[in-house]
Amino acid sequence: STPIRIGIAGYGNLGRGVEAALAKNPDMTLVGIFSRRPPESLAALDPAAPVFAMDALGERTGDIDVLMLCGGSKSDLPEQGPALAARFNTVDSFDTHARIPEYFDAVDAPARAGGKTALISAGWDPGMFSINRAYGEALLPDGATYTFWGRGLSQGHSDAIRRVPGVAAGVQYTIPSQEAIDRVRSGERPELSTRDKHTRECFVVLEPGADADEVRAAIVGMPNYFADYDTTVEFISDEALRRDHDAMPHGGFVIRSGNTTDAQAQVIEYRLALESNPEFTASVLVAYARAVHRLNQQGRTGAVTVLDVPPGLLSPKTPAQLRAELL
Ligand SMILES: NC(=O)C1=CN([C@@H]2O[C@H](COP(=O)(O)OP(=O)(O)OC[C@H]3O[C@@H](n4cnc5c(N)ncnc54)[C@H](OP(=O)(O)O)[C@@H]3O)[C@@H](O)[C@H]2O)C=CC1
Ligand SMILES: N[C@@H](C[C@H]1CC(C(=O)O)=NO1)C(=O)O
Repeated sequence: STPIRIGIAGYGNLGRGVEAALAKNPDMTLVGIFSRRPPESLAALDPAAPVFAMDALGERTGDIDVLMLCGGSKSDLPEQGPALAARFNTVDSFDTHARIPEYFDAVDAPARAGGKTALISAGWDPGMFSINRAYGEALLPDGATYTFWGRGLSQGHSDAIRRVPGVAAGVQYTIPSQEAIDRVRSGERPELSTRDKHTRECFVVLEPGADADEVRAAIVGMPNYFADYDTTVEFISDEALRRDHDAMPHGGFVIRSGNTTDAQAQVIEYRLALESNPEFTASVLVAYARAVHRLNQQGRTGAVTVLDVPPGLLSPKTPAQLRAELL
C-alpha cells in the first residue's frame, strides 16, 4: 500500500526525534521539514528530508497525509495547533496539562471545519501515562492513582524556561520525592500534594545583561509549570550546559493501588525508563500518526486525544494479524 506521507512542523529535539522514528516505520515516508528558521541555517543538523520555511506549508496540503507538530507547548502550539489543524491532519504533544481542555476546543473547531483529524497531547505524559491513569481508575474503581516522573529532563519545562526573557539556553530536571514513592509503594495510599511529589531543578544560561533575580522569579512563579513546585534555578555558562547537560534521559511510572474486596489489594503499574525523552516521545507520535491517518479515512474528524484512539489503529499489523499474534 502507499506509504503515509509525513511532514514535520518545528525542528527541535522532538522534530529530530520524529525524523529518527520514521526511519523505523517503513509504512511512512518523510516528505518535508518545515521550520520558522531559515532552511539553510539547519543544514548542520543534517536533515533527512528537504527543509522548507514554515510558510511553505500553505501549498503542501495535497501531499502531506499527517503533519507532526513538534513546536513547544508553552507558546508555539497554542498558535500553530489551531492554525494547522484547519488544513492538515495533525499530531501534537501539547503538555500544559491545565490548559488541555481549552486547547482541545481551540483545535477541534478548525479541524472539523476543514474535515481534518487532530490528535492532541500524545506522547507519554500526557499520552501513555494518561491512558494508564484511565485504565487504573476504570479497572480498580476502589483505589488511588499516583504518577511519578524522573529524575530526568522535562522537555516541556525546558522549553518553557527557554522562553523566559533573558534566558539564552536552559534545561529542567524533575526529581521525585523518594519518601512519597516509598509511602505509595508500601500501600499506604497517602494524600500527596503536587509539592509533596516532585521538586524541579533548572540550569540556565543568561543572555548578556539579563537580570538573574528577574529570570529566577519569572521561572519559579510560572503558572502551570513551576508555581506549584519547590524549584531551584542555577545559572551556569554555555560551556557547562553543553558539557554537562546535553543528554535527555527521563522516565517514571503510573501506579494504581486498589482493592477488589476489603481483603484483596491489587496493584497496576506502568513504567518508562528512557535514555532519550525526545526520541521516545517522537516514536509515540509516529505510531499515532498511523492512527490519525486511518481515523481521517474513517471520517472521524475534529480533535481527539489518545483516550479516543483504539489501540489497534496504532499498529502496522492488520486486525487479523493482531488477533492471531497479540490476543
Ligand atoms: N506529551 C509528552 O509526553 C511530551 C511532550 N513534549 C512537548 O514537546 C515540546 C517540544 O520539545 P522540544 O522539541 O524539546 O523543544 P525544542 O525547544 O527543541 O523545540 C521547540 C521549537 O523551538 C524551535 N527551536 C528548536 N531549536 C531551536 C534553536 N536552536 N533556535 C531557535 N529555535 C529553535 C523549533 O521551531 P522552528 O524549527 O520553527 O524554529 C522547535 O519546534 C515541548 O514543549 C513539550 O511540550 C516533549 C516531551 C514529552
Ligand atoms: N511532558 C513531559 C513528559 C513528562 C515529564 C514530566 C515532568 O518531568 O514534569 N511531565 O511529563 C516532557 O515534556 O518531558
